[in-house]
Amino acid sequence: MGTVVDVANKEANGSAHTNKKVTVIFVLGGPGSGKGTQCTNIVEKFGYTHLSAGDLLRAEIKSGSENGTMIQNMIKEGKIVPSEVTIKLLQRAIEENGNDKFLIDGFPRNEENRAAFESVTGIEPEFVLFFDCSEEEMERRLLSRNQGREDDNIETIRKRFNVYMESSLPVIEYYNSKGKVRKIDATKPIEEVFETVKAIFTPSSDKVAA
Ligand SMILES: Nc1ncnc2c1ncn2[C@@H]1O[C@H](COP(=O)(O)OP(=O)(O)OP(=O)(O)O)[C@@H](O)[C@H]1O
Ligand SMILES: Nc1ccn([C@@H]2O[C@H](COP(=O)(O)O)[C@@H](O)[C@H]2O)c(=O)n1
Ligand SMILES: [Mg+2]
Repeated sequence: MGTVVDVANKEANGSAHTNKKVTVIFVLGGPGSGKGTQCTNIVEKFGYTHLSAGDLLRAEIKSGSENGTMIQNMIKEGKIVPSEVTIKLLQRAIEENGNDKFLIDGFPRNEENRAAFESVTGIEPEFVLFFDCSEEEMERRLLSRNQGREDDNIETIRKRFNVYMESSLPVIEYYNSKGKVRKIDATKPIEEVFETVKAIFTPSSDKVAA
């Protein structure tokens, strides 16, 4: 498992490339489908590092970066930030981390994200975890999340659902056509969803016959 890639992309300053063998799993699904919640469980049980594209973008706003205002406006409108910004943040996070296996949550969000990440990093996901959840349930969860997110209001939630249907589902279909999607019924309670997730991450040789 794993892809040997130049995750550092240090050509610009002339220093040596970092060739790091990494395993990447994309974690996709609609807003509020439970991606972050399940990533926390996977980290604890299977030792992956969780990189949430949304969290990295929110941290970039807080850091006072020159892109901060642009990112904040895009998030408020539920729009997808240009790939170069998000990929730079993901690359840096992968490079700076000692781990070699990563859950990339909420990315790629559209075709531009997908194609740019692949060409810039050379990384192909091992597989894609797809949390499939009804819009009604996702809306209920987002409206009661209470984490102070500026985009958890009904107006922005509707915009995020539209972007998900129009731009993100086609990416999931792309990976499905390559046989890479592991679809999970995410409408179930957290513990039940994690049972399904665990079965995907557990090698068949480790599974005990019932
Ligand atoms: N299976 C579940 N059943 C009920 N509630 C859940 C379930 N999974 C997550 N939640 C709750 O729903 C809310 C959204 O979950 P989470 O933040 O994991 O979603 P997400 O997919 O990361 O959303 P976003 O794309 O907006 O970041 C949280 O309050 C979480 O506790
Ligand atoms: N690849 C991405 C991921 C996220 N965004 C922006 O962040 C918002 C919140 O993302 P969550 O995954 O935390 O829900 C999202 O609505 C986008 O505005 C992005 O641009 N590109
Ligand atoms: Mg999340």
